[in-house]
Amino acid sequence: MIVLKLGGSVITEKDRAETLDGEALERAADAIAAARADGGADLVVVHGGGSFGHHNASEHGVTTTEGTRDANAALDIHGAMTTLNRFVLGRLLERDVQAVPVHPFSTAHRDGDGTLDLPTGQVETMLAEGFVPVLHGDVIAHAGAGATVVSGDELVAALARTLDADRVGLCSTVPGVLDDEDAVIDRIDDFETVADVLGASEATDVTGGMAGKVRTLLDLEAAASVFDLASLASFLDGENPGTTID
Ligand SMILES: Nc1ncnc2c1ncn2[C@@H]1O[C@H](COP(=O)(O)OP(=O)(O)OP(=O)(O)O)[C@@H](O)[C@H]1O
Ligand SMILES: C=C(C)CCOP(=O)(O)O
Repeated sequence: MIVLKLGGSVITEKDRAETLDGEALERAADAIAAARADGGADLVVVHGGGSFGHHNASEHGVTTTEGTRDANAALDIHGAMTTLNRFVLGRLLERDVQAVPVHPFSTAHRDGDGTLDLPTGQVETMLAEGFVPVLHGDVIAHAGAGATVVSGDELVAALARTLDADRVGLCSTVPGVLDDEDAVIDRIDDFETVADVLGASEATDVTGGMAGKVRTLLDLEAAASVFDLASLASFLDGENPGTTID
């Protein structure tokens, strides 16, 4: 079973509010459709926000720890993410990938410590019935804080753990995690050794950019690969392009 995240920074133009990168999304959908047509492994897709979601969350002062009790604010962020989710589903459905949505706001929550609880019975049943579940970064109820953002990266980690994923991939705008000379780092197994080169995202991002991503993935038992769109097909084909985080 593969858990794949399509980075919001890949499928949208991250510095222009609510703007899709249609060409990039089509390329990603082509690679997924080709892998499915080859009868590949079960696949769960998660996508991030990019210019959908992060801007709205930032305007309302909502992050993964700072919440809101204003339902309109929560719905504004959630609405941006479901709009993007529709675009992703649409591009996959056009290519005969049996993609169906899973909206975390209606299923997941955080407890008082901020720990994410993501039920997966519906995802497992969808997989068993031949669907490709497509989740997305979202807002979710957070005990004691109202509603906070859950990043696609956190969802990937939770899904990989609960569903015992064989492979985890994060397709981003960069060919991997880059060192201080912009060379791709092959393998990361410790945060401190790379902390100095890890930054936030270049665009509005309430979930921590590359530093947040590496932290979340290091906590995961399974190895995860970070790569760019050019390497998506090879990842789906069984290779480990980009940076391996384990
Ligand atoms: N050392 C680094 N190596 C690679 N990228 C880095 C590094 N430090 C910071 N970054 C930034 O992190 C970005 C990737 O993180 P980002 O959160 O934008 O990814 P994403 O998952 O594709 O998008 P989203 O969070 O919207 O879903 C890169 O585009 C780059 O600007
Ligand atoms: C900002 C929102 C709502 C989603 C964030 O998901 P991410 O782009 O994976 O960090």
